[in-house]
Amino acid sequence: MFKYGTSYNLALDKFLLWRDFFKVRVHPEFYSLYKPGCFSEVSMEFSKRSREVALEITRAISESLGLEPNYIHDAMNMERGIQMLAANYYPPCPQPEHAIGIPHHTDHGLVTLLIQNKMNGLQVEHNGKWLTVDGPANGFFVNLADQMQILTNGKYKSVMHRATVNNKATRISIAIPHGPSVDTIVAPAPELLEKEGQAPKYLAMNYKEYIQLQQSEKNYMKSTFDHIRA
Ligand SMILES: O=C(O)CCC(=O)C(=O)O
Ligand SMILES: [Fe+2]
Repeated sequence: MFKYGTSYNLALDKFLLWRDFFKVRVHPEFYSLYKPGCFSEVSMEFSKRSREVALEITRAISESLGLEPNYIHDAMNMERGIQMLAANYYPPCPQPEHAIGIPHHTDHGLVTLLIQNKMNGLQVEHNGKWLTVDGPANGFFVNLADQMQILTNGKYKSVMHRATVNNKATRISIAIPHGPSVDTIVAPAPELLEKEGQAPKYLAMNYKEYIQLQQSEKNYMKSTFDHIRA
């Protein structure tokens, strides 16, 4: 199962998009491409290892909340969780100020690992301003995503981000989003609510329905959270 294209959502022309991409699902079933020849092996190894990193991050988050290390893994059925490998290609753009690589959005899963070549371009929203994130050399950016915010009842925030383009050199990024299994019903963790004496801030929703809601044209770019606020 893979997707490729030259924009994020062709139905919308609110933004001038400047990106080629392809996405392939690598978990729970591993899909690949026939070409280039080494792609299958390399992407399998890369996906497996980045999955271990992502799982370790969910363990650290679980523990930071006073939960069992495998709490998020188990509650989100990550054994069958969705993992994608998405490659983004942003060629130099003659008028970068009039275009965008990927418009602002939050990722819908739990945690996204992101690497890039030497060109910066990722921006995150912080206190109402866009900040360009300096790429770590040989490191991952870690972006938390919507289901993490829901599960932790807002303790861990899903980061609003976008990709800008430049007129100097091609930027390449590889995003590896990890989410629950498609059939998981995600809600604020009851154990956490009890411990903290909190009321749930979000309604329970099936992950697949959440993705459909986020991707439906009507809600695109609006906060999907608005639909599930308790
Ligand atoms: O290219 C980037 O830095 C951002 C990519 C991204 O946000 C995504 O693929 O969801
Ligand atoms: Fe993203």
